[in-house]
Amino acid sequence: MAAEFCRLGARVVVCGRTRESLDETVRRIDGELGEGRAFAVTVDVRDPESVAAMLDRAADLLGEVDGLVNNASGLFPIDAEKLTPGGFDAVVRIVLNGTWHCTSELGRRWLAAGRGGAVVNVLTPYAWTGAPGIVHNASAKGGVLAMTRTLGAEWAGRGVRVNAVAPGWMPVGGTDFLAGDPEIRRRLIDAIPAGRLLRAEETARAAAYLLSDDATYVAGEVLTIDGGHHLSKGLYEFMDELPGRR
Ligand SMILES: CCCCC/C=C/C(=O)SCCNC(=O)CCNC(=O)[C@H](O)C(C)(C)COP(=O)(O)OP(=O)(O)OC[C@H]1O[C@@H](n2cnc3c(N)ncnc32)[C@H](O)[C@@H]1OP(=O)(O)O
Ligand SMILES: NC(=O)C1=CN([C@@H]2O[C@H](COP(=O)(O)OP(=O)(O)OC[C@H]3O[C@@H](n4cnc5c(N)ncnc54)[C@H](OP(=O)(O)O)[C@@H]3O)[C@@H](O)[C@H]2O)C=CC1
Repeated sequence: MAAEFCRLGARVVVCGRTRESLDETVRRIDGELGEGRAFAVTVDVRDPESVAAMLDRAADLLGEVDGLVNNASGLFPIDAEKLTPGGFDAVVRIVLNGTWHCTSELGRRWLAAGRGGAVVNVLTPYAWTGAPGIVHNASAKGGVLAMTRTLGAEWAGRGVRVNAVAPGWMPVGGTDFLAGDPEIRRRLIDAIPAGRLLRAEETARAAAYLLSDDATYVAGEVLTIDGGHHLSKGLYEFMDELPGRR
């Protein structure tokens, strides 16, 4: 996502807890586009003080921060009845609380300065359909969906826009374990009307639109990018097998 934003001309601070992976991302962007476009800053989004320090550092590096993408997430598949309170908390604290800490801290700064800004939250379509097997993540994403709509309306009149993207399956990061298995990959793709997995750059392009001045009148909206997956194929899945079809 950061690389695609830089290709589109942005300067970006990439954040996470692991210094090495952030430095690796910046090195790749430097290698492709030259130095000075991307910077690495560590943060733990579960900790409001860490978030405030990250935003201070980002402002030092970029001059002004115009946008925020809440991308951090955590997930492990588990039957709901086996999930411990600690396991539920572990995911909700990253996804829901982390999104709140970053958004509220930066939103307050923008409002206090009387300037606008744009937030894009990274959801999934199961934020509104639910997702058996990952109740912790689905609950947290559902909370972020409500936060998106609430703040989208609450701050729209003061120039702070809050929107979301809802990507389908991408063969990257946390879901590599699914799409990496050829049989599971085939079954995933079979269920997607568009007939392929999503490319990470396509998510980045959608997020870039919502961050951009082309979207100044878009507030509290969710842009779904899942090749029709959450709509399902419906009858079309069996079309060729239906009796009496011409
Ligand atoms: C249609 C499109 C769908 C695509 C959806 C994609 C969504 C994504 O979000 S992808 C991003 C996924 N990324 C990751 O998952 C990153 C790697 N994962 C993690 O870092 C862990 O899963 C984490 C979130 C649990 C990390 O939290 P951490 O606080 O470091 O975890 P602890 O080891 O301290 O454990 C806390 C708590 O959670 C229980 N637990 C951890 N892992 C599991 C597991 N695999 N199964 C069951 N329980 C687990 C652990 O036992 C602790 O609970 P208590 O013992 O009760 O305290
Ligand atoms: N992959 C997919 O198919 C889909 C993904 N999504 C969403 O896209 C986003 C990215 O997913 P994906 O790239 O697959 O996942 P990854 O696991 O690769 O990325 C998650 C990122 O979150 C960071 N992170 C986790 N916990 C924290 C924390 N406490 N503080 C700061 N950063 C943290 C991780 O870095 P570190 O561990 O170093 O802190 C990592 O860089 C997520 O919001 C996910 O829900 C949505 C739909 C589909």
